Amino acid sequence: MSDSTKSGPAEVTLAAGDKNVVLPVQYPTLGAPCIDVARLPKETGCFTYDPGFTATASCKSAITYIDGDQGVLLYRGYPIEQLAEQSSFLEVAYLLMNGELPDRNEFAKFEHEVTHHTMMHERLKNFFQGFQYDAHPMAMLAATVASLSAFYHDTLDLEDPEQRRLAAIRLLAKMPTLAAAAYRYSIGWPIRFPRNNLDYVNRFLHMMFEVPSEPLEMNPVVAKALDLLFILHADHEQNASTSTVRLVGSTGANPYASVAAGITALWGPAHGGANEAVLKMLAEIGTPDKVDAAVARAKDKNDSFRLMGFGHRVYKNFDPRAKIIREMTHKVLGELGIDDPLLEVAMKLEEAALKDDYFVQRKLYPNVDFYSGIIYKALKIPTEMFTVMFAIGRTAGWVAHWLEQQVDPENKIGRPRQIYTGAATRDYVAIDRR
Ligand SMILES: CC(=O)SCCNC(=O)CCNC(=O)[C@H](O)C(C)(C)COP(=O)(O)OP(=O)(O)OC[C@H]1O[C@@H](n2cnc3c(N)ncnc32)[C@H](O)[C@@H]1OP(=O)(O)O
Ligand SMILES: O=C([O-])CC(=O)C(=O)O
Repeated sequence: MSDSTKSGPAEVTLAAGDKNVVLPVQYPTLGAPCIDVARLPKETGCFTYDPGFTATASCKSAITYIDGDQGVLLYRGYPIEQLAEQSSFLEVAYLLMNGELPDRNEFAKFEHEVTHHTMMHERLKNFFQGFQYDAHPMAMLAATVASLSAFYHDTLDLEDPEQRRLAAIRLLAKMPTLAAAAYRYSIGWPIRFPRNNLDYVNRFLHMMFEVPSEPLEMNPVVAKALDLLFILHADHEQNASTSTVRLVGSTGANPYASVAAGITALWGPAHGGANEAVLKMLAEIGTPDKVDAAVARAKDKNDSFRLMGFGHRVYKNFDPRAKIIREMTHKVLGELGIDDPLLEVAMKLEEAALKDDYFVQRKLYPNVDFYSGIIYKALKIPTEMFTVMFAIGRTAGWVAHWLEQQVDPENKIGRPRQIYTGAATRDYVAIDRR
């Protein structure tokens, strides 16, 4: 991890158009310096062009730090490895939202409050009845989370810190309830309300899997594995879904609408939807002897096939979460007595890609989504629910970023510019003369 960037030039001079402009350089606590280009348009009439924001910091944040070259991930300064080993998801959620780890009293109060807000409104149940029977659970999750703003008018005054805090708690508390309801509706089971004598993860598992005729036996291996996966997915600075939450939040939209937008951004296969795509890809490859053909396809620029769960915008060495999940996969499958042939396919695929020049040169490594699906499968989570699982964990990060943004004095509506490539000015031609 580098902090050598704390000193350096305070400004740089840039030639833009026919002018020189002096731009300030900002130095973060950790990580690379940033040239602040905000005054560029006013002083020179020029903009920066950066499709995909590969070179752009969109905000300041004190929540999460990533060093992509060293494979470092810190939540509020704490290494992900330590949190994965010693913390719990709810404690991590508190940390992300509040900036510090809670003491016993603070944690008890937080857990009590989250537990108190797990119920979904009776009328929300009707929403599920309205969906097509084969609706994807991410569609149901996004729609029902957005609809929370229609039920909780007592948290829509964004000027009130207590209302903001309560909205964040509600989102964290209700996400598993809505997720489990989406699943149960999709398989035609009646919705289960949350049992508040259970902890966060066991409550979710109960809502997912309880069948009236067979009381559900809570399995500590399953609960521990899921808790750990939620921790690993909780935040990842300005990823596409969190940036979406912030973009929507920057307009003054309410937190339920902002987080619902984050859910839809997460759904894409280039982002959180990759976990579902990985499992489908591994199943399609089927056996280790077909791995080389899949790697060859992934390298072929005339073939749109990519190795799902491989590559990352920021990690260019390894994704520390993938490392933890890979170890965990062996442990969890062993503890549950599961022998999944897809694990062998995944390991062979990783091995083949990591010694292939194409992947080495492009610094493509397994990301968080590569092995997570194999564990979800072992926990009996259906493939279509994988990205929903990601969303439950990521809610902690989304609400933490939304809360941070609301008090950021530099928050402005997110409004990029474009390079216009259309027709130059021309005169309208009447339809009978075209
Ligand atoms: C939780 C998450 O969101 S983690 C990411 C989950 N997404 C996936 O696993 C999907 C597969 N991976 C990808 O599509 C990409 O690696 C992303 C979206 C994660 C990152 O994209 P970017 O940072 O824009 O990298 P980009 O797409 O430019 O890739 C760089 C080069 O590597 C290649 N590449 C990147 N990922 C892959 C892959 N998975 N398989 C094959 N080639 C790949 C690209 O074709 C490109 O090659 P080129 O330089 O010859 O044109
Ligand atoms: O950071 C990213 O671009 C994607 C990612 O790994 C995440 O959101 O967890």
